[in-house]
Amino acid sequence: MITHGALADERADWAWCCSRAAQDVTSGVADQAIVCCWTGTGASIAANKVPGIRAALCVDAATAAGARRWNDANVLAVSLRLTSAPLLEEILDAWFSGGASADETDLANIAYLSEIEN
Ligand SMILES: O=C(CO)[C@H](O)[C@H](O)COP(=O)(O)O
Repeated sequence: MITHGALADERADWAWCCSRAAQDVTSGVADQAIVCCWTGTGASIAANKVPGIRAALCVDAATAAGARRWNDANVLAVSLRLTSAPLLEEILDAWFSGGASADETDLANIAYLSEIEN
């Protein structure tokens, strides 16, 4: 596990630490990243600024499962304000047990994101 921000010797503001975690994913040193801030908004925006990142702000397990399945999300964004410890456990279980859909339409959506990003 690679840590950033307050858990590492680097700038802890959300724009810096969340984009750095996302860069770990696109550089290949991490498979996925989990980012957070008080609302979760800045964390997801910062991660999504990194090309190749599909960050999903997940407030419950169903959203996390959908993010993995339909969005092939590679960054989980969490709101510290909204997420209790038991809820986080549910979200993480759904996130780590999920996987991307092989459905043609779902794949086309993901491919289109790459297309419009460049
Ligand atoms: O939710 C956030 C950004 O989307 C931040 O957590 C919020 O701006 C507060 O920042 P800080 O914790 O550095 O005072």
